[in-house]
Formats: sequence, structure tokens, C-alpha cells
Amino acid sequence: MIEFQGVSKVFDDGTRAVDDFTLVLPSHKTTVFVGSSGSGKTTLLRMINRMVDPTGGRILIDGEDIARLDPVRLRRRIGYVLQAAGLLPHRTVVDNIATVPRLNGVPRAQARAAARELLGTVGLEESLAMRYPNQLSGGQQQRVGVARALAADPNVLLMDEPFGAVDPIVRAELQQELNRLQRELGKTIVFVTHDIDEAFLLADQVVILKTGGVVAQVGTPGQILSEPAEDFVASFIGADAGKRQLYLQHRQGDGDVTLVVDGDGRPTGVLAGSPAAPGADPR
Ligand SMILES: Nc1ncnc2c1ncn2[C@@H]1O[C@H](COP(=O)(O)OP(=O)(O)OP(=O)(O)O)[C@@H](O)[C@H]1O
Repeated sequence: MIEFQGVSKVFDDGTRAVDDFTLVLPSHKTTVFVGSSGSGKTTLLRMINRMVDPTGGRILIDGEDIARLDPVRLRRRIGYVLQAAGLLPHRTVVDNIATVPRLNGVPRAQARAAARELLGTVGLEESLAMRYPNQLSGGQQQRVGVARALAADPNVLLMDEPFGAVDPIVRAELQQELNRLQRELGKTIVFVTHDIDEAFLLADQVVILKTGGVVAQVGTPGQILSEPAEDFVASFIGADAGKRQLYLQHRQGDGDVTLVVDGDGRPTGVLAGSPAAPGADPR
């Protein structure tokens, strides 16, 4: 469990990025920080592995105040995935994945063998092991970035817009893969995005932030969708535009198909299981 207790961050130039932020991030769950640009998401994330130190309050991981821990050792036990995978260009895939275990003293052969296994975990062919990062697609690089973050078997995984730089189809694949991985591994994941749909897909707990790291609402996707706490949240999730209220509609001429339409009457899909819907049971 990660606990923020009255955490603030004022940068040297006087910017107040986070102000008195208090929140519990439960173990083995995915918490997603979502908010507009400059709302303090990355600052919050980077305070967990002490890339940024708070100017007020404290952060505990499993009851331990991280201010008392050596930052380098702390970082080695926390996985970190960035938008531009951040791979070392002159090292092969397998050596990139093995970086942290090697720093922790795991013998090379053992670290490489474990790294090859991790390729499978993140859905990559073992044949990619000896390639260099620039010989991989953007999506493959992100998968290697996830494998590298998992290599030291950390309990906590920090992910800062990890899928922001890939095209929408690959992004959707990576999101599904992360959900699958999380079902298998049960890490404590902290994920930053500005995409509310990505937040709803991945999160057990969604934290919607306003400027200054001010919490507009914390809840499950269902709680936030059904009861936006304030106008800011309603507008952020698109509820005020009618995008989030869906209705079933039968239109003449469509036969047995049931359409799903939004609050403005725009068709968004067909009801799964209605006879002519894609993937419907053909019987
Ligand atoms: N090193 C720094 N020095 C001064 N101000 C900073 C520094 N890093 C971040 N900030 C400021 O702190 C605020 C929060 O920044 P942060 O990067 O945490 O926001 P964010 O929500 O992650 O934004 P984005 O979605 O654009 O990445 C912003 O106003 C930013 O300009």
C-alpha cells in the first residue's frame, strides 16, 4: 500500500505543483492519475520513487517512510515505465531487460535467462532478444520497457503515459495486455494518463486531478461515471456532452438489430447479442 499524507511540492521557482495531497493507493490494484496538462500527475508519480522529493508531508510504502530510504535502492525495487520506453540504444533487448537485476548483483547468465522469459510474459517473440531498440517498432519498444520494469520483480510499478506515443490500434493492444498482465501478477500499479477512456479501462481506482494536484474525485470507474462529484468531473469525462449516457434504440429498417446511441442520439454501436451484431451467436 502506498500512502500520501499531506504531500506538497513547491519547485525552486515557486511553482506549487502539488498542494496537501492525501490518498491511499491499495496494494495489488491499479490506481490511475488522470487530469489535464500541468495538474501534477507526473510530479505525484515521481515522488513515489524519489525522483522528486516532496517539500511537505510524507509518503509511506507498506508503512515505511520513503524519505528514510536510500533513493537509488528504492528505485531499484520499483518498476518505472516511461512514454518513450527509455531503452539504452547500444544494448540488446535482453541486456536492456536485465539492467536492474545486473545492478542488483544477479549473475549475467541468470539475468539474461530471466530476461528471455520476460519477453514471453509481455507478449514478444524470443527471437527479438538480440535486437537493438532501434530495430523494434514503437509498440515492441514499449513492451520491452514493461519487461525491463518487471525484471527485478518489484511490488510497485510506476507508468507515466506509457502508451502515449503509439498509434491507437497498438495502444489498444498494449492496454489489453496490461490488464492481462495485472490479472496474472497483481502488482501495485500507479499509472498516469490524460486519456480518461484509458483510465476507465485500466483502473481499479481513478483519481481525477485539477491544477495543483487538487483531487476533483476519487472512485471506481463506475462511481465516477454514475455520480460525477462536480461540474469539472462531468465535463472532463464528457458526461455533460451526453457522451456517457447510452440508450438502446430500435430503428425501423434495421430488422432485429438494437442500436446503442448516446445522449445526443449519435449511434455508438450495436448491442452485443442482438441477432445481426458482429460476434453474435449465429444460432
Ligand atoms: N522541475 C520543475 N521546476 C518547476 N516547475 C515544474 C518542474 N516540474 C514540473 N513543474 C511544474 O509543476 C506543475 C505540474 O507538472 P507535472 O509535470 O507534474 O504535471 P502533469 O499533470 O504530469 O502534466 P503533463 O500531463 O503535461 O505531463 C506544472 O505547472 C509544471 O510546469
